Amino acid sequence: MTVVKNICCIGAGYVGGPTCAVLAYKCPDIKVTIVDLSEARIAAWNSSNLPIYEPGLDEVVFECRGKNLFFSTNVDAAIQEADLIFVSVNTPTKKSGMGAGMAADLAYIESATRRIAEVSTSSKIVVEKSTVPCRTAQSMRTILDANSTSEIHFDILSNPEFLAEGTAIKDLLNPDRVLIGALQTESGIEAQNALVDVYTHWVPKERVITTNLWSSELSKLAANAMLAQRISSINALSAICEATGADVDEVAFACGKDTRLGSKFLKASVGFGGSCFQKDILNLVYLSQQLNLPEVADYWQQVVIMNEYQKKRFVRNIISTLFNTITNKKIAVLGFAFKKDTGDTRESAAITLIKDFMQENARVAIYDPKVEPQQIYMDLSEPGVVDTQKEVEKKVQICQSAYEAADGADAVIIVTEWDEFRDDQLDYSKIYAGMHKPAFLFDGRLLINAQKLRQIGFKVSVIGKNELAGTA
Ligand SMILES: NC(=O)c1ccc[n+]([C@@H]2O[C@H](COP(=O)([O-])OP(=O)(O)OC[C@H]3O[C@@H](n4cnc5c(N)ncnc54)[C@H](O)[C@@H]3O)[C@@H](O)[C@H]2O)c1
Ligand SMILES: O=c1ccn([C@@H]2O[C@H](COP(=O)(O)OP(=O)(O)O[C@H]3O[C@H](CO)[C@@H](O)[C@H](O)[C@H]3O)[C@@H](O)[C@H]2O)c(=O)[nH]1
Repeated sequence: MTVVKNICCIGAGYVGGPTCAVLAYKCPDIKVTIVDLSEARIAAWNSSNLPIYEPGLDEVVFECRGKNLFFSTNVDAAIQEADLIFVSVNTPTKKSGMGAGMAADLAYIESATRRIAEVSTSSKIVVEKSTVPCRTAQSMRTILDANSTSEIHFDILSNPEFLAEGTAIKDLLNPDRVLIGALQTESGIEAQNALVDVYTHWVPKERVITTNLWSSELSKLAANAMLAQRISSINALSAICEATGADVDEVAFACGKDTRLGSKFLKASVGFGGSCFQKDILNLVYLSQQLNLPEVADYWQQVVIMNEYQKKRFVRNIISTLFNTITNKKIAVLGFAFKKDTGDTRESAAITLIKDFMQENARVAIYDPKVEPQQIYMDLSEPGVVDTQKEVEKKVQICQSAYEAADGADAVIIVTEWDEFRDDQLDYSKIYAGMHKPAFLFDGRLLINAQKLRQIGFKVSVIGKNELAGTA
C-alpha cells in the first residue's frame, strides 16, 4: 500500500495555497511544499502579509509554516522530493486562437506536467487539482507515460476543488465532499486509496467519493454550472418580480422550503462574478460544441447570457431612474470584490457596472474594504490601450470609507454584500445628509431594509422588488 509522506503543490494561488496549507495543518506527518514560478507570490506566502485574504488562513499558515509547510520557487527540487504532486495552476479562458473566449487555456497545465515528466527521478502520483475540461487527464497521462521508465511510473488522479472564496478555510476543514477520480486499474485504484488516506486524516470517510477519472473531471464543471444556473434562475425571476410586485426574497424563500430545491444559492443579485463560474460554464459550452451537441451547448450558454442581462438591466434601471442621464453625476459604488470576505475582483460585476458608468461620463467614487486601489485601476483599464490608467484616474475616485464615497453623491450603489454596508452597521442617516437630493440608493444585493431607508428620505431601488411590492 502506498503511504504519502511528501507532497508538492504546483501553483501557490487561491486554491493551491489554502488547500495545501490546510492539508499540512491536518497532517503533521506529511511534509508539504507549495511552489510557484512567481517569486513575488512566494515571498508574500513567506511573509507576515499573505498574498490572499481569507478568514482563518493566517492562523493555519502561521501554525505550520517552517514545520511541515514550506513555500518555495524551487519547483524542480519539490517535484523530485515528492511522492504526490498536486497540479493547481491557473486554467483561464483562452484569449486567442482556437476556442478563444470559451475554451480553457491548458498551457499552464501542460508546462507543469512536462516539468514533472522531465525532472522526476522516482515514481509519483500526479493529482489534477485545477478545474479542467473533461479528459484533460488523458493528455497529462500521455505526456507522463512518454517519460515513464521501468523505475519511474506515474499515476494520475483527478481531485477537483470545491472551496468557495471567503469561506475557503471553513470549506476545506469541513467539506461537503472530497472527490477523487482514478483510472480503474490496479495501480490507479492504489493511488486513489493513497489520496483517500491523506484526506481521511480529517474528513469522514463517507464524504470522500471515489469515481472514475472522467466523472470526477466532469462533476466539477457540472457543479459550478448548476450553482450558477440557480443564480441565473433567481435573477431571471427578479426581473419578473420588479414588473409584477412579487418580492424575490419571498419567492426564493417559498421555493427554497421545498426540500427538493433547498434554500441555498437563491439570492438574487446584480450578477454572479468570480474567477470560476463564467469560465467553467464556457468551458462546458465549448466541450459540448466539440462533442457536436449544439442544443446542450446552447442550454448552458443561456446561464451566462442571463448573467450579462442582469448586469445591463441594473445599469439601465439606474440611468433611467436618475432622469435618463448620469453625465457628471457622482455615483458612489459600495464594494468592488466579486463577493464579501475576499479581496478578489476577478469577473466582479462591479467592473462591468463601473465601466458602463464611465462610458456615460459619470464621476465614480468606489469604496471596498479589502481591494487595493491599484487592483481597481488595473481592472478598469482597457488592456493594450496607452495611458488608460490615467483616463481611469480622472473619472474614478477611490475612497477610504463608504461615507467618503457617498459624500456629495447623487446615488449610492451596493454592489458587494460586505456586512459593513448593512443598515445596522452603516449610519445611513449620515450618508443621506451628505448626498445631493434627491438621494438615490440602489441595492444590488438585497442587503438593506428599503422601508427603513425610505423613512430616512432615500429613493430606494432593490433588485427583485418594486416600491409598491405587495401593496397594490
Ligand atoms: N479560485 C477559486 O476559488 C477556485 C476554486 C476551485 C477551483 N479553482 C481552480 O483551481 C485552479 C487554480 O485557480 P487559482 O484561483 O488558485 O489560480 P491562481 O491564478 O490564483 O494561481 C495559480 C498559480 O499557478 C502558478 N503557475 C502557473 N503555471 C505554473 C507552473 N508551470 N509552475 C509553477 N507555478 C505555476 C501561477 O504563477 C499562479 O500563482 C484553476 O483551474 C481554477 O479554475 C479555483
Ligand atoms: O445565491 C447566490 C450565491 C452567490 N452569488 C454570487 O455568485 C458568485 C460566486 O459565489 P460563490 O460560489 O460563493 O464563490 P466562488 O468562490 O466563485 O465559488 C464557486 O466557484 C468555485 C471555483 O470553482 C467553486 O469551487 C465553488 O464551489 C463555487 O461556489 C459571487 O459573485 C456571489 O456573489 C449570488 O449572486 N447569489
